[in-house]
Amino acid sequence: MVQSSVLGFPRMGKLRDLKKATEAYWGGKISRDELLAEGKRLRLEHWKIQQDAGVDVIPSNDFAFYDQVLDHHQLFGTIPERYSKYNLHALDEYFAMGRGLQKPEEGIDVPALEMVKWFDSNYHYVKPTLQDNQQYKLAAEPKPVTEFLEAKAAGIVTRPVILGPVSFLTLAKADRGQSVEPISQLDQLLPLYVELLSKLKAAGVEDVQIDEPVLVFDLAEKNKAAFKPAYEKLGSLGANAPRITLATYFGDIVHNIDVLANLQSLHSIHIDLVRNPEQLDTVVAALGPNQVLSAGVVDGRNIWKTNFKAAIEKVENAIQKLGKERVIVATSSSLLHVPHTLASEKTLDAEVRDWFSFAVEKASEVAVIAKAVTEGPAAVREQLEANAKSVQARASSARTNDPAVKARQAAVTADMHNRRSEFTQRLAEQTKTLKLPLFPTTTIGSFPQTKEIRIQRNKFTKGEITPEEYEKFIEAEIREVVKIQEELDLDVFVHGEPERNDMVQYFGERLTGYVFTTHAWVQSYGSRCVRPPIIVGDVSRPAAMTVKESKYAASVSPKPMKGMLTGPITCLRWSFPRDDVHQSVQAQQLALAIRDEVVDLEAAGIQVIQVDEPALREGLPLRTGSERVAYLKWAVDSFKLSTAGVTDGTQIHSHFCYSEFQDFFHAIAALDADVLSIENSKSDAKLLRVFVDEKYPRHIGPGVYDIHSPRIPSEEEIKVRIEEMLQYLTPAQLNINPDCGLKTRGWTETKAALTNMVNAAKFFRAKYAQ
Ligand SMILES: CN1c2c(nc(N)[nH]c2=O)NC[C@@H]1CNc1ccc(C(=O)N[C@@H](CCC(=O)N[C@@H](CCC(=O)N[C@@H](CCC(=O)O)C(=O)O)C(=O)O)C(=O)O)cc1
Ligand SMILES: N[C@@H](CCS)C(=O)O
Ligand SMILES: [Zn+2]
Repeated sequence: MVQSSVLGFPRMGKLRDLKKATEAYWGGKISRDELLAEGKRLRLEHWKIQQDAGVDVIPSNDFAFYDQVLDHHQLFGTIPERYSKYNLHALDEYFAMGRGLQKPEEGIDVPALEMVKWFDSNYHYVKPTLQDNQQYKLAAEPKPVTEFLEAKAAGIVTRPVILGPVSFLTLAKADRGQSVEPISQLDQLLPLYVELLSKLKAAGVEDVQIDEPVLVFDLAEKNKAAFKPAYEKLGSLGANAPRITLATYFGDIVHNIDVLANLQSLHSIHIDLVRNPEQLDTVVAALGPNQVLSAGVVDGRNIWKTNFKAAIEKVENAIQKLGKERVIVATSSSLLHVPHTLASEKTLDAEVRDWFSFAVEKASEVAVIAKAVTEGPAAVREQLEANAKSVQARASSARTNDPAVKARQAAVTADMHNRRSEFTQRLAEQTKTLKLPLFPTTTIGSFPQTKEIRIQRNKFTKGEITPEEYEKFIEAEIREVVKIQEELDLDVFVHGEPERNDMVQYFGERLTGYVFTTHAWVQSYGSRCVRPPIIVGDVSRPAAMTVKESKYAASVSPKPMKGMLTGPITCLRWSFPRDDVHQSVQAQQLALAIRDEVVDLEAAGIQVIQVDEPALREGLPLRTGSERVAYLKWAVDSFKLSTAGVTDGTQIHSHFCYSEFQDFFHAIAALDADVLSIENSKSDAKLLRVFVDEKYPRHIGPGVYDIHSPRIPSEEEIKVRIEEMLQYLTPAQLNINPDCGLKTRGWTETKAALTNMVNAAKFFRAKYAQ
């Protein structure tokens, strides 16, 4: 019999129940026990959903209150002393690592650990952070064991998921000021895995899923060489350990296949056959005589209904080589990256709704495919027929195709990608008009999205207030944000983005070719979720999207007002993209729509325009080589196409909330943005060295404080950060801003943090004026 399996399930719940409970706990509105109980309720609900869908192998320990990678810090007892010294309850210590903690009355003030992108997804994990002389100790009650027993008590046998030792260490870093090389810690860490496997087995676990997604990277030699000894050691318990499924996803593992050959400790290997179907033959050939292939044929990263015929062909292909007992039908990755259920979508157009499948539906899909290949197509004839009909309907639908968009794309010329003059000439123009001081201060765009803003928007969406009332409300918000920026004495103002639910969803809702949902939330980090709009057809801009608000803000502001747009690559990557046309085509359509908006903003008198591209790096193919080169070409071209329609005097900003530019610096430089704002506050200022080494000529604002945490940075620490930056950037080049937008923050902390930031900038302005 061919089994079905899910690699991980979204944990927020049908109505973002986990987000609501977690935030209520942080706000002191519910107790710790109530939060723990809500977590337990959700876990059980999600196991039952999968059981009812007919999934054979159901994951456990895929649940996390903040982040599944952060869970491992507690599992291995690697909590940095700056958190453990406060002797907090384990749950509070965990949240302190995730989001920082500041309780002056109790003498507690600790920033969060660094958070970065999970591979090429829009999910963020907390980076494991190790010390020199790091000690390791397995938790007395390991979470994977506890959650397995919890499911077992409910009559559900699960397969616990843990992050593998090589991935944990490869994704880890040395703490600030420390020099430990994480992979050198393998020998100290492995005994904890062995102990954990032994405890899992004692608890009754038959199968464990160990995720080693770093196998899709081009690994450093040392990290690659770590696999064999690691998995030989994990095999040392023989029958006293659960069977191991080693899971990889988001790429192919062909280039690393040698490290998995002859690893007796592995019962099965999971591969992503949605992304890289061509790896099947190589991986099958490398399997030992009894090893099993877990075939990831249901997409864990996108919302399109699985094409059953194509998926069954892939699985049959594997079965032909291995036999039915040695193949499992699985999701390509965890379903963490897709929304909970399509059943909640009551307002979606029926035609397109039929094309989609979310987590609950995908759980059913793996079960149907497994049944089809086990018992033959007749056993699921109805489902196969309905599926073929949906697939056919989408392929032939008129709404995916817009000849006017195609004609416009055909008319794009090389010239349209370039600004009229070089930077020096543009700078001269911009200096004349903008008259900015040295170390100009600005923010990244959004100001706090207060409860009141969300309530008014909700009322407007439901028709409970008129468009005019909503517009008046937004104008009042803009006036307030302008007034606060005046009080703070910032230099380049923003309108605060109060009218936007999200920087991508907002644009998706205004562009043709998109559809959007009402409940399709996906976790982005911690308790924060996004509702990615869905690109179903050719994209175009029927009308201006942001001009009204920017123009209004400029009319009530004495300072330069920065227009604020989301770039084509970020619009593409933070949406659910089409899978029937190449992403470069979708990006170019978005670029043309944004180009029109940039030109309209300029015509409306906006002299500074920021086009955010935080997803540019996340889209970088995970392996180096030709695929990366090709991606960077079309990604950079899309940005340039979207911004190059303006005159020299208009200052183009772009923003990226990450600091790792080293491996694609030339692409960032090629964007030719006049000012770049980047995240930097939690990474080493040394990362800025690349700007010096490459003689980067334009202006840069490396973030001077972390906006993911409610913690208020002191003026002094911001000055230290700026001083560090000045080791790499010239005073004329350096702009002062936070790491990213302030929408998730409260007003009190925002004002306090920006006051400190502006004061720090003024200090350096005075110093360098002498
Ligand atoms: C900058 N980042 C972004 C990423 N991806 C995006 N798509 N957008 C981003 O901004 N990736 C990287 C980073 C970090 N990520 C995030 C992600 C999410 C948030 C965030 O604040 N999310 C909000 C939800 C935002 C939203 O769409 N809100 C809507 C709906 C609000 C709502 O919940 N309404 C209630 C009713 C109103 C009420 O009573 O409150 C409801 O529907 O029940 C809106 O504002 O209209 C979140 O809260 O998770 C930040 C950074
Ligand atoms: N302009 C956006 C960028 C976030 S990446 C904001 O400020 O929220
Ligand atoms: Zn950002």
